[in-house]
Amino acid sequence: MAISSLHATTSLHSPCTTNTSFRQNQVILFTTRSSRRGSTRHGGGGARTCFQVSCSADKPVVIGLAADSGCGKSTFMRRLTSVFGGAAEPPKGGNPDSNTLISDTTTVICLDDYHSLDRTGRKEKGVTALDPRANDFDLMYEQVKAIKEGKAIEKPIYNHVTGLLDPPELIQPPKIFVIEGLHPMFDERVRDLLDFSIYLDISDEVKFAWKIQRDMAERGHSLESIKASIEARKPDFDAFIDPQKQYADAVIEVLPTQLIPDDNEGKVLRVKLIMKEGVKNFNPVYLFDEGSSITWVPCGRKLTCSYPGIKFAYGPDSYFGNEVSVLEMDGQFDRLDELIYVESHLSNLSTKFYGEVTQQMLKHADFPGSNNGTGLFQTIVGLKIRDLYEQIIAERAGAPAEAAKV
Ligand SMILES: Nc1ncnc2c1ncn2[C@@H]1O[C@H](COP(=O)(O)OP(=O)(O)OP(=O)(O)O)[C@@H](O)[C@H]1O
Ligand SMILES: O=C(CO)[C@H](O)[C@H](O)COP(=O)(O)O
Repeated sequence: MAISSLHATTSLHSPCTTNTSFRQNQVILFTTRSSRRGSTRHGGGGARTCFQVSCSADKPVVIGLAADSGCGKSTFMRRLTSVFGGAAEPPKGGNPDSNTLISDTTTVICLDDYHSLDRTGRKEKGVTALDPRANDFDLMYEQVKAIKEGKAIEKPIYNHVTGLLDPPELIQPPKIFVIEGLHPMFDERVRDLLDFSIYLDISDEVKFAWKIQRDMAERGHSLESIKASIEARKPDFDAFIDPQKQYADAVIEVLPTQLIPDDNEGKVLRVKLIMKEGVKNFNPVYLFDEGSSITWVPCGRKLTCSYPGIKFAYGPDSYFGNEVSVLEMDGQFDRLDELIYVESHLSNLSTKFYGEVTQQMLKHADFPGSNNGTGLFQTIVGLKIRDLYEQIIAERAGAPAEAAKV
């Protein structure tokens, strides 16, 4: 066995911080840092748990996905997991209200689990869940760091059904560890642990349309209560969530269409994929000719377009002082199988075979956004993350990227 794989972890539930949010019936695991081989000793009940540190080539690649609630994180995660093959499921035999999703390659945790104040606590203190004071960033940092080092963690669970903090769940280091939620890039220490970061930037008009669709149609909320909830969150969203986009390696910005004058339906979308230049292991996608500025209306013989049509744009730009490439799609596809025509004009897609983007989109045609730029760009970012992962693993193993293909 490789020497590195013999080492035991010393970190479970954060040894450096006290999570006061835990309820009394929880077993809090304290770790003695001296334990080095195979076992870790905990206070509060004398439990012993064995955790292994994997060799450096196996250590997780960590991805951050930030967005407000109801902005498509879960949908994006389902697309990402599918790129790696296999379905993602909650931890087997665990808390049925767990927010975690595990597949063969990926483990996605929801950062809501680091709320330090439960629903009642937030109400009493008059803070929203978006407020940093309602979240335990020390614990988030300790645990993301531990996972990145190949150590298992005991992560708390925020129960969205009860609004309480449930006993923690065991999370083993996966190949790809995704932290999704409100604040993956808020804390500088956590941000520095990310190998790649994404921000879903949904404009107010579109967010409102999506919220109405979900919370009115599926959850029976009234229009007034949806409006009130969006308004109540807005100041904290602007102060704590939105600024994170400046740090993202890729931003998917979703805006109302420009193809329909004064559109207020929010069904046809204009979506931008903003890709930072110079990010290690990430080569931005381009349309036709890298670095040039292009607009393209592909509607013609090869692509069926009903009103209002489809318009692509591509070119260099600046975003929060960073050099970026921007790929934009306004409009929606009538026939998803014809997407292959668009795919064949895009380069640097990191596909493994011709038509992989189209195949992925067809596979999940029932996911929200599959007929527009949201689904297309989420799929492309998923492929870029797979490529980034393969490059990192190959680099660590000192092998060509081919050898690390999943
Ligand atoms: N690309 C899209 N196009 C249209 N509607 C969408 C899109 N993505 C998400 N939605 C709408 O928003 C709702 C929330 O999506 P999703 O569950 O993926 O978001 P989320 O960020 O994970 O939400 P939450 O944080 O509240 O769990 C969906 O039910 C759907 O109505
Ligand atoms: O912004 C959110 C992220 O999902 C939630 O509103 C937050 O986690 C609080 O959850 P709940 O409303 O279930 O108490």
